[in-house]
Amino acid sequence: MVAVIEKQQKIEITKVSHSYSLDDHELPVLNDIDLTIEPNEFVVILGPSGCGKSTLLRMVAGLEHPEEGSVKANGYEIRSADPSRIVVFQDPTLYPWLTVRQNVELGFKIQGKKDNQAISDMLEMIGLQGFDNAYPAQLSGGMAQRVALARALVNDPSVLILDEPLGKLDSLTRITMQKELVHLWQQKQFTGLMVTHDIEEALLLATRIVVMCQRPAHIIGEFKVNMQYPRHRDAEALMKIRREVFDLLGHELDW
Ligand SMILES: Nc1ncnc2c1ncn2[C@@H]1O[C@H](COP(=O)(O)OP(=O)(O)OP(=O)(O)O)[C@@H](O)[C@H]1O
Repeated sequence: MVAVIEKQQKIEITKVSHSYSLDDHELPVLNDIDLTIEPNEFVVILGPSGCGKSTLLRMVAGLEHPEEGSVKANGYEIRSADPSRIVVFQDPTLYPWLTVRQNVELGFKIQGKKDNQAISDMLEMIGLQGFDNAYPAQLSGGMAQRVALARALVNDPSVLILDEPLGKLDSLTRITMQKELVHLWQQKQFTGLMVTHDIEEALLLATRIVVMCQRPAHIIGEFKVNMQYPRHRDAEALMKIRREVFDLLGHELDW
């Protein structure tokens, strides 16, 4: 049966366990993960380094398959990568010999179509108007990551998978881009699934925070963040969730 990809995708991760085979042993990474993500949520995953967060993201992107359990979009097993679910990584991975516009255009080429106006609109939305003909070496880190976001969003994905996308940016650029991400999410109405190591970032962006424990990881806590944007980091409701997340993670990391 051919899967029908709809704009709105409900992601269902059910009883997922996964190990990697190393030279002389198995490395159990994920242990019985259950997570359902509704369309238009912005779910942010927090957890200790190496616990399997990226592995889980790769499964939703169709780049990895669970040993046990299932990962489905609108009831269909995710078996391969698809332009409706796009990943933005920590490194923007731009082609250095292509201009900003040509790099963004590649997003379209994946789908075999091209829309010059859509590319111009996207570049403007993401604050890169006037840089169409610049090369990646001429961009700051923040600008390069904006190009990567534009390349992903020009496809109008249903799910945007963000693997520490702001991890390498300086703190001021990061604050600006956190606001921009929220703005893009509101404008383009994709479902956000993000991994970060930054609890503040999770609090400012997420509609729901999911906390994982040490490897082999399972989900040890979930927090709905029912607050309007832009959020103020000192808001009492946010501070309460921050304390609870810290308690949970602190317990995990033996602070
Ligand atoms: N292809 C692979 N083959 C073998 N082991 C792998 C592979 N990919 C990841 N691992 C291991 O699986 C574990 C989980 O990796 P993963 O990248 O999913 O964790 P993470 O929580 O995203 O880590 P971090 O927060 O440090 O980025 C790590 O110990 C890693 O070394």
